[in-house]
Amino acid sequence: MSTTQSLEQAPFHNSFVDELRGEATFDKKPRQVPGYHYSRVEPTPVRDPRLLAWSDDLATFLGLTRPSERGAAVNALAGNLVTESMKPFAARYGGHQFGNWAGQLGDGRAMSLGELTATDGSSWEIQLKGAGPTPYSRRADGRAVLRSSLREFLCSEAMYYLGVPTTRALSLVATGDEVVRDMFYNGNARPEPGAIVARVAPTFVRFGNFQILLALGEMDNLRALADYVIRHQFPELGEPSPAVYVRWFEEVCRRTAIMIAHWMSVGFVHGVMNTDNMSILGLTIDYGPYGWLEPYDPDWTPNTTDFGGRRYAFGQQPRVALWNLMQLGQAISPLVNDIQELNPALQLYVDTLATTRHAMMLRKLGLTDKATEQDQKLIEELEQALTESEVDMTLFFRHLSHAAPRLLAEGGSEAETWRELLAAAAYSMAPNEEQKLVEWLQSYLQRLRQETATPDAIRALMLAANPKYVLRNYLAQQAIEAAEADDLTLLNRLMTVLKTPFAEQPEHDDLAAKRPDWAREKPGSATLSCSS
Ligand SMILES: Nc1ncnc2c1ncn2[C@@H]1O[C@H](COP(=O)(O)OP(=O)(O)OP(=O)(O)O)[C@@H](O)[C@H]1O
Ligand SMILES: [Mg+2]
Repeated sequence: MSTTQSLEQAPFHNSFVDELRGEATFDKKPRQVPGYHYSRVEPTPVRDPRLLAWSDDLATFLGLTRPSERGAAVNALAGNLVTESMKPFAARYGGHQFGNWAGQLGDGRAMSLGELTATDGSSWEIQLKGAGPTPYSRRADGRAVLRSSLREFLCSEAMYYLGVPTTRALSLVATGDEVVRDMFYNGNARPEPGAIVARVAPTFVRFGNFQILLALGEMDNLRALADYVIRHQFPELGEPSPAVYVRWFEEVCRRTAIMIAHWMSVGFVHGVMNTDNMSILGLTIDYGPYGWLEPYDPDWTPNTTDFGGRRYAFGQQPRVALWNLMQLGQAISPLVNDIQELNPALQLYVDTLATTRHAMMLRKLGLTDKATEQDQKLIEELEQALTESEVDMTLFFRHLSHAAPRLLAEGGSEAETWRELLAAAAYSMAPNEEQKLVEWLQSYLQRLRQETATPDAIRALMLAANPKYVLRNYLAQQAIEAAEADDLTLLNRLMTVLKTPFAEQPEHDDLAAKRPDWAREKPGSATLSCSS
């Protein structure tokens, strides 16, 4: 039987530091770090660390006890206490930002403390985001503000409970220090409360960790990093060899496809899919200017920094992930005999994404039997009709999950049912848009009638595929404003509700409501920048 312990007593191991090449000067001066995978760093202490939020389930899995508001464990989560077994480091990586090679980036404010062994024997890296400057901070301060930290904490856990591959968050700690940010880069810098998230993943290695090594011609380091990742994270592939590197790239492509399919299925827009924000494990990483679709719109992004090109808009995500995988392929190409050997993996990405998205959409629509070519047409017509109107994606599918099986089971007026559904889900509705959606709903119902499953089984399938609760942008913003005024009620409520996003939880109906009018254009709710 495993026992739980407080974080400051937990034994860390340090495979990344022990097995890869590190610069050991502890010098924080911003600089290029050629020749190394990481730099050893010391977190910079903060004034008054205080625990704001804690992920009980994740902690239990890691064998950690819940800390009190202040004390040794919280000090460790804030970087004020480095225990003997921790060997903190900042990883060196590069990346393409908005399609342009940006050279060395690296953990400029994130630092890993080491790895913990969970109750099932698996190994998890614990990383503080906002723990102070590192050699990779360039001209920035190494800190993070409460607003962006709260968004990362809440959303990464919400994604986990939605079943989306993601890094996780263990704690949210207020630092007691102020951090100056110009939230919209418009000359209005102001002090904001600082915070640190402790996030958790098997590894935080990104595509960019490989890219920087190719860019500087560090072939031994490139191979060593690939071997480290394969041995620790993909042991089922066998001992590294040219053939295994190809299979590994295939596996990264496959996992990335599954992650993107999930994003598209729940309406998640990452916002900054730079190659330094792509996990080698196919996990959602870096919760910055992300957002959730409200009106279904492939062209939507919340990221004001991307308003010019909309490179990272909702509908672009499948293509951008492929582009990013091509950059990764380029980066690891010296490890294989012939770069052409990596091409099938890119095709595997395309195929896996298509089949996974299709299967997920069929589940969202309660369709199982006799999936036919017509079903693909039905899906495309729905996406078209939703795009042309102003209908909330989450509400549309959730209401459909109740309404369609009810018509199958009880009959009743189809016209009336569709009118109610669209009234509940639409922000506005022109007559021609309504007509198109109703026509779609009619043909959909005909198709649904061919299913052999009972209406109850169809309803259960749909309710398990169409979440009732997602972290709507304005809800996160409300939780932030309350937390900045020391009121954690909404944060706590969201943490509870988002743990079972597919359950009805009628006492929390207000958190599943349509976005209110005031939130339509409000900064923080409708728009976000990279300032964090
Ligand atoms: N306040 C900051 N201080 C130092 N470096 C920063 C700061 N904000 C961002 N950076 C660095 O700028 C680069 C791009 O930042 P980006 O916004 O993608 O990442 P991030 O939000 O800091 O962190 P992560 O990707 O680890 O979640 C990264 O190298 C990041 O470490
Ligand atoms: Mg990042």
